[in-house]
Amino acid sequence: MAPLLSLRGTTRSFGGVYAVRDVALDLADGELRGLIGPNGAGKSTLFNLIGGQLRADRGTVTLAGRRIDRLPPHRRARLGVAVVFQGARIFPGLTARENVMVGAHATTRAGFVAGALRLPAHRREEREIRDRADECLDRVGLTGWAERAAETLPLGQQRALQLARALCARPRLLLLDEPASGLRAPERAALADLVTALRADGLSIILVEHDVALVTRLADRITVLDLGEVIAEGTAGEIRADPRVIEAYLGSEARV
Ligand SMILES: Nc1ncnc2c1ncn2[C@@H]1O[C@H](COP(=O)(O)OP(=O)(O)OP(=O)(O)O)[C@@H](O)[C@H]1O
Repeated sequence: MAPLLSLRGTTRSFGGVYAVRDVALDLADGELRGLIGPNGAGKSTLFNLIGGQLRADRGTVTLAGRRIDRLPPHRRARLGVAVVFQGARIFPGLTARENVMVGAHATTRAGFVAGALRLPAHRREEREIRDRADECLDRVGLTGWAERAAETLPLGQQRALQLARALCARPRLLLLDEPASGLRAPERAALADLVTALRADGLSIILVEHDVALVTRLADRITVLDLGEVIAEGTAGEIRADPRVIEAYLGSEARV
């Protein structure tokens, strides 16, 4: 079966230094891929190149057979790419439900003019978005938290809220940049269960995480980046035994 996401020759440099270099990657539909690598390996840059926040210097990004590498982020979002960035902020002053509704507005039709004029199409759409937001809150276990001010949610719930916001756009591909960072063990376990459940729903996921143990537990396959290049790809067992991976991690705190 053709991959859902395919990268070929994807390259991006900053000031003459490669952040991502000649990356080839195929993600199967429904796969959960771990993406690991030492600090500065290029993981966040690669997410930005897939999500469209950054343009590649060269190479292709193909989603479900369609080239998306020249499209702006919102067009990629409409085609099913959702990125939850590391340290993404929730909107303070809004409730949990409103935070999720903001995610859905990006992909709806009636848009700003209809909204400003409060046309019937807009009111109907607003109701639909509200219902969809509640579904997404339910999906991530935040039923009952909808009316709470988002900034008063505990950190674990705030991370779940970010996932709900991404889900509201009905993605096929979810890119998660260190969703577990700063979480305590029980919150981390809850997040891992949630990611597993989303994957079981059919979402394809790429997970960047410094907690390598978490990645090895969740991912089907793992891709290892170092200095912008893919140095290994395989199952957790294969990755652990790969001399290039061990070398890349030598001297860093992380252990594979
Ligand atoms: N906007 C930018 N301008 C200049 N250099 C950048 C920019 N973004 C990333 N880089 C550089 O590109 C390289 C890859 O960075 P990137 O943030 O993608 O790595 P990472 O694997 O996500 O790191 P970390 O694990 O620390 O988050 C680094 O050397 C970084 O300094």
